Amino acid sequence: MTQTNNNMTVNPDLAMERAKCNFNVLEVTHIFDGGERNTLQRKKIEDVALNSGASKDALGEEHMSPKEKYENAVRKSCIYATMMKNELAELSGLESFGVSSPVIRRTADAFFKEVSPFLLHLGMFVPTIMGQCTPEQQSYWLPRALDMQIIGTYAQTELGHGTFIRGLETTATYDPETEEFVLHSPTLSSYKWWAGGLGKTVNYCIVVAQLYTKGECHGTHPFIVQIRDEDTHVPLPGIKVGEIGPKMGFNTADNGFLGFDHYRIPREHMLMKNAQVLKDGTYVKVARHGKLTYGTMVFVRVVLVNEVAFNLAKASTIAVRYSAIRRQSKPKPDEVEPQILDYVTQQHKLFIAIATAHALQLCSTWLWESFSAVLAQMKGGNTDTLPEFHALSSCLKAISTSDSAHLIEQCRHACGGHGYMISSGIPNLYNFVSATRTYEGDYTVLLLQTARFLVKAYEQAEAKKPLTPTVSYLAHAFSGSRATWDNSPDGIIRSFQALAAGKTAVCVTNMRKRMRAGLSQVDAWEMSTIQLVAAAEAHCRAVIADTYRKEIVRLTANSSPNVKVVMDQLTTLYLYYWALERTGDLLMFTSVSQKDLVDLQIAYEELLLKIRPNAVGLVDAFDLRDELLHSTLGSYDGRVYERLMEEALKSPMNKEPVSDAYSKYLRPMMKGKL
Ligand SMILES: CCCCCCCCCCCCCC(=O)SCCNC(=O)CCNC(=O)[C@H](O)C(C)(C)COP(=O)(O)OP(=O)(O)OC[C@H]1O[C@@H](n2cnc3c(N)ncnc32)[C@H](O)[C@@H]1OP(=O)(O)O
Ligand SMILES: Cc1cc2nc3c(=O)[nH]c(=O)nc-3n(C[C@H](O)[C@H](O)[C@H](O)COP(=O)(O)OP(=O)(O)OC[C@H]3O[C@@H](n4cnc5c(N)ncnc54)[C@H](O)[C@@H]3O)c2cc1C
Repeated sequence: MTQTNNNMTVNPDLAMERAKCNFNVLEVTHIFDGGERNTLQRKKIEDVALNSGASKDALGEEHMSPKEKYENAVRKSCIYATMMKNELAELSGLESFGVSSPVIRRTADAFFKEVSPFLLHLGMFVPTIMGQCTPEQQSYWLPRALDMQIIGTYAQTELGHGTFIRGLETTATYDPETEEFVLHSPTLSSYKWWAGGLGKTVNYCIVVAQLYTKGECHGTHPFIVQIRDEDTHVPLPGIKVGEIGPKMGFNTADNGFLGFDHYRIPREHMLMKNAQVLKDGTYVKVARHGKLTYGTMVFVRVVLVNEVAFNLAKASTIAVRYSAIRRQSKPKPDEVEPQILDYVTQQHKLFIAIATAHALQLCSTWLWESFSAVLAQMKGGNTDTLPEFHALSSCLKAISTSDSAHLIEQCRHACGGHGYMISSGIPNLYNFVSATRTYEGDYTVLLLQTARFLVKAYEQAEAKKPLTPTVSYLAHAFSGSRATWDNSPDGIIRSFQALAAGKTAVCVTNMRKRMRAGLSQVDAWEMSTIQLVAAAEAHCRAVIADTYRKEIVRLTANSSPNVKVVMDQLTTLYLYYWALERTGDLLMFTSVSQKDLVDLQIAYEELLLKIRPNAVGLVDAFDLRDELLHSTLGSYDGRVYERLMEEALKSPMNKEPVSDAYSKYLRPMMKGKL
């Protein structure tokens, strides 16, 4: 194994697990990383960033006040940003450090148990400059942003609207006299709300506002806006800005609010790649597709699939290692208490988490490559592939974030009481990932975007028109008979396609019926949205399963035999798990019988037993250093109880033998003197 400290004492149960692992762990690490070269580069970056000890805190973050936590997060963000500029960028060979590198992002997690106040700077501010500026604008703003001379965020959401972008109320009205835009917040609900880093950290932001010129509204457009003085950091006149208060997670991200009182910015601060306002106020549309200003959101949706795969890998590493050292109950009176990992129900909770981390990691690489292809086509002026990509990135963002949040919570359940400790690392992971289901497009809202595409594709299939690749299966939706069930991986993928097609067909039929009965198209659509969301989910499962399977076959072509076997077991597990989760749907839309499902359940249980001896090896293959896990339960050496006690003793509550609360309240009450 590739752990840095080779002299550590390892818990004997974990040592035993590692001894019985029958595949080459490093080979699987290479598969997960996308090749040996990537693994080497990642480890180099991790060594430079993490061996210095700069990521460590003197006092545990969880014992700090909110203000101390924030200041500490800023301190470490500055250390990490400086490292990126000076050392890591060169190591990673990136033109623009940090922006497109999951490795740099991943390494940053060692510095923050929650998130960096700079997350939005690199995650959305810089990508918006790259994606929405003209070349001249980019050459001015990008170097300043990459060099951290200015720090920015992305302020789109308002108190009153997040999902419905067209409903945003902030206005940017062009004044040709001064060649300026006047930014204004006309109502309380128009205040910007949520942007990460806005509360105290940033001095610039991208503001999305309704553009008015020559008395006409042209819809939402992005602007770059200075909100604080570059020297004193004091908010500029006309700006009302602050932090929004404690949240379920993201508490080091100083999410903020922002209001404008007739605040003026130069005309050139409108990001003009897709649309322009000329000096005289004439509006010129440049882009061929109306939704290109949503580009940064699409970029982040793609990045998030990778982000949640990484976080799920962390949670499953913690829970599987802990389950290997934890012994509980005595089902066989003459034998020692078993490791909880030996319980089949525990394997059912955990192995799907490992398989899903793999599935999402491989899908994220595939999605990134598809995104690059779409961007390349759009550079040449062709936006034909954008609708399909929007449908694809929307459903993958929705399902990957939702599944990961659910499975991270399942990992917490698998760790019993100790999983509830902040020091286990799992609560912070859950709080972070559960937010990803909402931000950058809520789960339901994004699945309905995919459903919109599915319905259109269904109608095209009905009219025998050509279909785009991810929905080409709809061409077979009109055979009149239910899809034939077979439990091979390809057969299960076809079944999920049949579910998506079947549910879409039901929706289309019901919508038509409802419209004939007098409902409007909008109302008929609304009445079908439960099934439309389910259709988009089934479509997405088919895409994930198909991509995962194909990528594993490709990536293991030259692997050793045991690696091939264990990777095949994981992909099969993923398919069996989801087929068994959707038995009702399968009975409705395929020829599956009760006997087939009983057989599938048995095959699934047998698969769990086959994977069991390799479980610790599989999570070791994620190669997550202890600094990244932040976990008393999941460290490589398995010193779980020792770490739990060490952390408990660090609690400020244990500093005094008797709490002040005793003399103030407990004693008076117990002596009857309160
Ligand atoms: C270093 C890296 C680190 C990375 C870490 C990352 C962490 C970062 C942390 C982040 C922290 C969090 C940061 C944040 O949270 S930032 C805030 C994020 N906010 C959102 O994501 C808001 C979600 N809402 C929307 O996206 C839109 O309003 C939707 C889509 C819901 C509707 O929209 P709208 O009402 O305008 O449209 P319509 O429904 O009338 O549909 C009209 C047509 O448009 C098509 N359409 C719609 N959208 C797109 C699109 N994008 N590309 C191509 N096409 C698109 C659509 O298919 C339809 O086509 P057709 O059917 O008519 O043909
Ligand atoms: C941690 C965090 C960080 C964030 N950071 C940023 C940031 O940096 N910058 C920024 O601009 N924003 C940010 N956001 C805001 C985020 O993008 C929005 O909260 C998100 O897009 C959801 O929008 P909403 O809050 O308006 O939810 P709503 O749309 O009000 O959703 C509420 C409910 O209504 C349902 N609903 C809404 N519309 C429909 C519909 N058409 N059909 C069916 N159901 C519907 C949803 O499914 C949901 O169940 C952040 C949010 C969080 C939680």
